Amino acid sequence: MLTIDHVTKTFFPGTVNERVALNDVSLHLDEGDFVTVIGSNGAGKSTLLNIIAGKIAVDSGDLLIDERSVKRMKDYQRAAYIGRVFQDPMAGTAPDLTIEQNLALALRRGQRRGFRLGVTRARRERFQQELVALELGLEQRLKARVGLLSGGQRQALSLLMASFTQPRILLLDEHTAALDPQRADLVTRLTKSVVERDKLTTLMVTHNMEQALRVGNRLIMMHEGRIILDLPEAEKQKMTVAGLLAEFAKIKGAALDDRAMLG
Ligand SMILES: Nc1ncnc2c1ncn2[C@@H]1O[C@H](COP(=O)(O)OP(=O)(O)OP(=O)(O)O)[C@@H](O)[C@H]1O
Repeated sequence: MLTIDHVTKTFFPGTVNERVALNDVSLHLDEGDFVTVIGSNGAGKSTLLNIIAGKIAVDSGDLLIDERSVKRMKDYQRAAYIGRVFQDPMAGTAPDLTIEQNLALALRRGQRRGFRLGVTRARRERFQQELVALELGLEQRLKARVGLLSGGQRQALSLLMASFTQPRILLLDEHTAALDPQRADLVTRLTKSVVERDKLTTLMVTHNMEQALRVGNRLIMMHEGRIILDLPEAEKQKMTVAGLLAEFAKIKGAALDDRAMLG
């Protein structure tokens, strides 16, 4: 479904600011996989999502969706494949537009022609139905400006918008990190139900290890531009936060040992 094949990305190569963000990363996701991604700061998690979304070009390696290379696909073409929710609740929605206008925009994602914000009755009914599922009462507020919503409400709406057009891949980039624990829980719950309902192939970056263990059917851990741990469902179910930390320390120690040996 999604194949990342030996992808490398270095920022500012050959300068003092050189940063190897992805170091020969390979990853294959099957249809419907829900993979949580954890790792230290600067491990390359966001860069991984950015190269899938086409926001950053790879230096080498290839990226295939449905066995088709998307490296040279135009932005708007790739947009039809990808839904994305960012950490910042302000990033996924247009604050000056109403809820229904935002949803109408989301529906047009991946299409080449200009935006039309007109909302037909049929569409409004669909929007209402989808909003009911969020259980936030937003279906009563279709004409409210999105800028008036709370962070949690905006993230829930962003999630709905990102999944609206049944993207082939849903990318969640610490999308609950800016929310208080109660709202974060709500958005996590909504995420699970949207992903399960629409059987979306999903990558979710999080710094919350407990959340990373609680959702999804696979977990990967990144460190210094590499995937250092890849837990399939059965192993993930048995894993604990303490166990993850121990794995991290062990693998990190091993990586340092290797380097010391090579040096
Ligand atoms: N646009 C950019 N320009 C230059 N360097 C970048 C850019 N984006 C990322 N990097 C560098 O690439 C490396 C990986 O960054 P990335 O943001 O992918 O890590 P991350 O795992 O998402 O980290 P965090 O958990 O802190 O968000 C870091 O060293 C970072 O400084």
